[in-house]
Amino acid sequence: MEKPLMIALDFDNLSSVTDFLDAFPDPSQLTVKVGMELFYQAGPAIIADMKKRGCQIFLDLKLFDIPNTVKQAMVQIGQLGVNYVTVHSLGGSAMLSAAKAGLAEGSAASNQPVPALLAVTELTSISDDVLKNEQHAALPMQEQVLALATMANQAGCDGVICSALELKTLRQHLQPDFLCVVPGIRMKADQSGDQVRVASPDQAAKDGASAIVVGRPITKAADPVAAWHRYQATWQNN
Ligand SMILES: O=C(O)c1cc(=O)[nH]c(=O)n1[C@@H]1O[C@H](COP(=O)(O)O)[C@@H](O)[C@H]1O
Repeated sequence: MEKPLMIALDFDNLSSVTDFLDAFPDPSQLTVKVGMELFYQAGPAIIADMKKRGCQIFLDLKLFDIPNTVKQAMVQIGQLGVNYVTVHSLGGSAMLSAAKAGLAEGSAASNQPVPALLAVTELTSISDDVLKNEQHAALPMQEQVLALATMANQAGCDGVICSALELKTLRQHLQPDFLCVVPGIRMKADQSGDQVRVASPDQAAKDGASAIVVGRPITKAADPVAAWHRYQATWQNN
């Protein structure tokens, strides 16, 4: 089975999403990420539409609140029938366990499969300097991401979001089936934009990513389908 290449559908209107997906001959091959920009605009109806197209769905809302609030939000999300969801690991182990319990409850209530719960470690836009001087983290990046991933693992998460630069460290310490989902993916010719901890699809593949997330290099390309094939080729063949 192919490893997921998750396309970040960071569009500000529905017709752009429709145009984008309609260009693909078989959208049921796609894994799509619905993030805050699209979900806050289109709501749960966008999930139903993606399901109708047969896409695998990553609902990336990065929940971060007190445990009870996160649990109740996850009860709702669990009923949508998506495949992956996110929380912030910095909310701590009680919040992560509550998220897991809420997802299980919501999925069971509506007879949906339980989505994989992914904990965001340090965002790929965070540099070593910001980690130290603005977040005032006590640990350097590799150890910080490993500590957060270890906590997420122990709290029952199915995986983490990390950058490709931490993959080797995580793979040394965590089980092979613990998901490491990697955004901040760029091929040489592409702009990094606001991403700081960046790597190519083949580096992510070689270092053990379970899935990669790619947005603007595909969605803003002159030919998005050709860009998707280009990313797929380097991701799947390494
Ligand atoms: O949770 C995420 O998906 C995420 C975590 C992270 O650390 N960095 C990150 O870029 N993302 C998401 O991944 C996507 C990356 O988009 P591009 O930079 O356009 O490829 C965006 O939708 C981000 O919200």
